[in-house]
Order: sequence, then C-alpha cells, then structure tokens
Amino acid sequence: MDGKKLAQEIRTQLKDEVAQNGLVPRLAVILVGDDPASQVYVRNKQRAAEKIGIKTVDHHLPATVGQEALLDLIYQYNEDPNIHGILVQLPLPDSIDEAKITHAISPQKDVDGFHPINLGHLFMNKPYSLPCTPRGIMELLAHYKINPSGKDVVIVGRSNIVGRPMAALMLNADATVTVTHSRTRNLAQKTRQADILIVATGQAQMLDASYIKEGAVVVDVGVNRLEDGSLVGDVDFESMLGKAAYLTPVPGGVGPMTIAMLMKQTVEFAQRG
Ligand SMILES: Nc1nc2c(c(=O)[nH]1)N[C@@H](CN(C=O)c1ccc(C(=O)N[C@@H](CCC(=O)O)C(=O)O)cc1)CN2
Repeated sequence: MDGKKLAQEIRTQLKDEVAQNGLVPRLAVILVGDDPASQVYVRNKQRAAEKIGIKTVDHHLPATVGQEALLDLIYQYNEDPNIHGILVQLPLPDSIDEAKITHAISPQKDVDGFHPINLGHLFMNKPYSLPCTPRGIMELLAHYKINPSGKDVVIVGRSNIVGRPMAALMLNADATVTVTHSRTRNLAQKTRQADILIVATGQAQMLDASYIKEGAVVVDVGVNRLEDGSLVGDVDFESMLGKAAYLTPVPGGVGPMTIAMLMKQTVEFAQRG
C-alpha cells in the first residue's frame, strides 16, 4: 500500500480546496529540543503546509525551556482567533509533563487529536479531531477498498497516539479488535488470527512472516533507523512480502499519511472557523 502516493494526492486536493474556498489556515507549530527525528518530521510538516497554502507560525524552543513558558505559549495561541490549530511535536523532553501540555491545548485547536476530550468524542464514535496516524491508516485502508467491518483486527502496541485510538477507530468501523502489548502472552498465536494486523511496537523488524496468516493485511507504523542509516519498520518487510495480501512499506507507508492527515485536519479546522 503506497502511502506516499496517496498522501500526495490528498495534499493536492487540499491545495485546491484551500485556493477555491479562499481559506488561509494558520497552524502554530511548536518543537522543543533537538531530537533529530522530530526535527525531520516538523520540517516535513512545515514544507507540506507551505505547499498547500497553510501558514505556519514556528517555534523551536530549547530543551531547557520551562514547562510554564511552554504552557503560556499554548494559552496565547488558544486565545488567538487567527490561529486554527496548535501542534506540539512529541516526544517532549523528560523535564516536561507531556500530558499537561497536550491537555492545555484547546480541544477546538487540537489538530493532533490528543486532548482527552477529543479522545472521548472518538470513543463515543462522534469524532471531532483524530490522532493523525490512526486516521491515516483508516484512509489508506479505505483507498485500497479494505473494509474492517466484521474483520479480526489485531493491534500490536497500546500507545496513546497510535494503539489506543486505532482500537477505537476500528471498533467504530465494526471490526473485532484485539490490542496486544509487551505483556501479551503467545503474541504470534494472536497475530496469526488477524485479517488486519497493525504493528506499532517501536522495535525494528520485530515481527516476521511467522506472525501472520496467508493473505493478511499488514500495516507497519514503525520508523526505525538502523546503524547503517537505513530506515526499517517494526515488521520484516521482505519476509512478509509473499505472504501478506497487502503490506505498507517503510519509508513511504504510514508516515506520509500522518502528515497528510495533519494537513487535512488543519484545513477542516479553518473551514469550521
Ligand atoms: N505532535 C505529534 N507528535 C508525533 C506524532 C504526531 O502525529 N503528532 N507522530 C509521531 C511522529 N510523526 C509525526 O509527527 C511522523 C513520523 C514519521 C513520518 C514520516 O513521514 N516518516 C517517513 C520517513 C521519514 C524519515 O526520513 O525519517 C516515512 O515513513 O516514509 C511522519 C510523521 C511521533 N510524534
């Protein structure tokens, strides 16, 4: 499943939509510290935004910034009628309470869908804003006409930004959902039941073909950089290639869809006014 191509199509549609409707979506982008991967993701988000016609207001703060100063910046943008969305790139330095920061963003400007109120709307099947990676995965599956209804979906990983919201989205789509994690026993026995397997463990190439059944749909959320500089996912792509019916590559699968969904949600927020 080619996430890079679909993400590009979505971004082109968004560009047309912004131009046709005379919108000027504005997104506050806050990056704290010098994590190299986060810097790449934020740069890619800023570039994507610029091409679509979304204006970003960028803040790159030192890792030593105080939590109160970061909260003050968020409160300022919560009150600013010219700003439609606020993005704080995760992870944050250990000195900052990530939950406090994500909870401080107004739910109406929460383009990442991480605020507990928005997660609550998602769990009630009345979403307002969604975490971008799970939303991107749903769009990718829909594009390839893979309907989760009635399917056995197994999610490996229970993070707040992928595993848990992914489970809610799949439940809302009438799938039968199993969430597995680091304490799960007999993991392979469970993943082999999956019609759709979503892997977000953060461990490079952790699952090979022995973890799936013939014809499974496999979505790889991981982005891991090996010592030789190459990028790999959480599944062993080569091993699964002949056995899975559909498989996302890394790079070029879920990652670009995450950014496309951030763009989509920012435009949606600007349309809501
Ligand atoms: N505020 C947020 N923080 C984080 C999120 C998020 O959705 N919101 N998700 C992840 C990181 N992430 C987005 O920010 C992200 C990860 C990967 C990619 C991506 O395009 N990956 C490329 C490879 C890029 C590379 O060369 O390194 C790919 O898979 O093709 C985009 C966004 C955690 N933080």
